[in-house]
Amino acid sequence: MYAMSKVVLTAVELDLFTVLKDVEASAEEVCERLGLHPRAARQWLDTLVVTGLIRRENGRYGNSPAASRFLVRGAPAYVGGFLSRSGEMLYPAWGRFTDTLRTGRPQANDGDFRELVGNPAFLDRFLTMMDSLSGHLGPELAKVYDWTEHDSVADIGGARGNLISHLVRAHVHLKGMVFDLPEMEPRFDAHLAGLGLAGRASFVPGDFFNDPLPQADVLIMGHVLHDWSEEERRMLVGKAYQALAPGGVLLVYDRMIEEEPADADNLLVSLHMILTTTDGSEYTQGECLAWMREAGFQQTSVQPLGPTDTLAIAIK
Ligand SMILES: C[S@@+](CC[C@H](N)C(=O)[O-])C[C@H]1O[C@@H](n2cnc3c(N)ncnc32)[C@H](O)[C@@H]1O
Repeated sequence: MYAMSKVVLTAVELDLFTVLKDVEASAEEVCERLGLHPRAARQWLDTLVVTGLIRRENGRYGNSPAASRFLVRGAPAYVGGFLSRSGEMLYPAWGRFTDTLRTGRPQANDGDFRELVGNPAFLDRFLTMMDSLSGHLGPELAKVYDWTEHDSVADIGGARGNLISHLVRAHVHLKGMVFDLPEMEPRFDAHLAGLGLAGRASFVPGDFFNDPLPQADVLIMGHVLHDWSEEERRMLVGKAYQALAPGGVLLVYDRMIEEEPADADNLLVSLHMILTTTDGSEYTQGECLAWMREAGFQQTSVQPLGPTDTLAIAIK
């Protein structure tokens, strides 16, 4: 299905769905707007019609409801940030998958966060990708976990605060914090202000390998442990245990792998991580619960978080 993937990823790269926002256009008009040669364009558009992402009536193309909701830039549920990065980085990396199988080495570098935060254009694209994910997981986490007993929550590696924004919006009593590398702070301030939530959560700058974690009733590590080696994951879970007071809670979510996988989705995501980081990968629920218990957590459990992620809960 690499051909179909490229057909869709190219549409996102060229921003076709934003061009078709609220208008219908002929193949010629699409070519003109996007600067395309006519040779492949009509058949590319017709292939997209077959996917259901766009429709064609009387030779004019328009967005499907799904494309309007998820693929038009600026739409609240926009997932194009994730897909653009996939087209730019993951698609070429998968082309060199054999090399990773032979050497164990990644084919793209998405795990060097020091480099990432030092490159503003790259960081903006990365954050748009992260927001595509936390935009769905944030409302889920606000709903499926009982926040009534807690006063404060710190999102460790919480990027520009998109996840925390959903929690503090849904649970107004919560004091929110984001702990991330210092370079993220201006992005956090701008993002929260843009959401009308300035002052509802604070930014704690730091490096989770060298600095203490902030004090809060609940610490979250979402899509963080999968960036690191098993030894580093153990260290981070242990550090969370040290930072929490008795009764404090660590929430970890990732695309955890089932012990007996029934479908390949999370295995493929894990291979993405292997292709794009030095030591990262997804892991099983059992491994995560074992790290939590080794760290000293008394009660541990897991539950689904949305259709793809697993939430592991550990109480000190
Ligand atoms: C894969 S992103 C996950 C972001 C966010 N939790 C989410 O799910 O949208 C990993 C985050 O960890 C942060 N990070 C990486 N290394 C870090 C470190 N040493 N100390 C603090 N934060 C770090 C990155 O800046 C980034 O925001």
